Amino acid sequence: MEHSRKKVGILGGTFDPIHTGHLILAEAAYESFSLDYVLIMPNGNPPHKAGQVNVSMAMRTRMAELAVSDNPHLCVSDFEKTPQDYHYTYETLEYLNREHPDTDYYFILGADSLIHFDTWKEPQRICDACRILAATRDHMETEQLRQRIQELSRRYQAQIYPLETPNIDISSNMIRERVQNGKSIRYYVPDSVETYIHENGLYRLTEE
Ligand SMILES: Nc1ncnc2c1ncn2[C@@H]1O[C@H](COP(=O)(O)OP(=O)(O)OP(=O)(O)O)[C@@H](O)[C@H]1O
Ligand SMILES: O=C(O)c1ccc[n+]([C@@H]2O[C@H](COP(=O)([O-])O)[C@@H](O)[C@H]2O)c1
Repeated sequence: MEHSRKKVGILGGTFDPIHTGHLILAEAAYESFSLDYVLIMPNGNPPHKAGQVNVSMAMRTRMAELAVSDNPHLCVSDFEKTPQDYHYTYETLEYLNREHPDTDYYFILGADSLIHFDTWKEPQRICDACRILAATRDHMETEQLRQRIQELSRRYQAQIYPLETPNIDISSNMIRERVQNGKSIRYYVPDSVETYIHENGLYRLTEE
């Protein structure tokens, strides 16, 4: 009997905190590419955000768990949980490919991440290890995203696909600023995450 390969999405991020933009992105990838499920993977020590993370890995992970608790297609992976050393995407993907040779990985990212993709560690190895799904963000023109995808696809012989999503103008930074300024974050994040942020006094100051 022939076994079909598994298709697993990975949405990596800092999730400081997770917000509705992340959730719509993950759900769109699941639906549009018929994925088996999507792993939401918080980074314990994100390479491009050294010293800029506001909340502990445990709390960022907890918020992600609360956010996806009612969605069977999304689950949180603590694979990149350790705070020592940076977690590079190529290492994570190569490890997962070795451990799960029956699975194809789809790394999901926003257009802002795709713009800086050349500065990531070992971009060629990332492209060799997964397919990339790129969603528009910050009102980037569809044409601009298409050109960037084409450029990177040629350079790395990469499989990069545009991911159709509405432009959700929400960022974690926006949430942090709104909390600091005493503004509502209702609907920007799931209710459970909003409650967690307020109960734990997160983001009122720049440090935890
Ligand atoms: N509103 C959004 N629309 C599309 N992609 C998004 C959106 N928010 C985040 N992403 C993508 O999700 C991934 C993880 O994002 P991250 O956790 O850094 O959140 P962020 O909102 O960009 O954070 P910050 O505002 O702190 O920079 C990145 O690939 C990013 O491009
Ligand atoms: O591996 C790298 O060099 C690299 C550089 C920047 C970002 N990433 C990954 O891209 C994802 C989104 O990152 P960020 O900084 O927007 O939260 C997250 O999974 C990071 O680990 C990875």
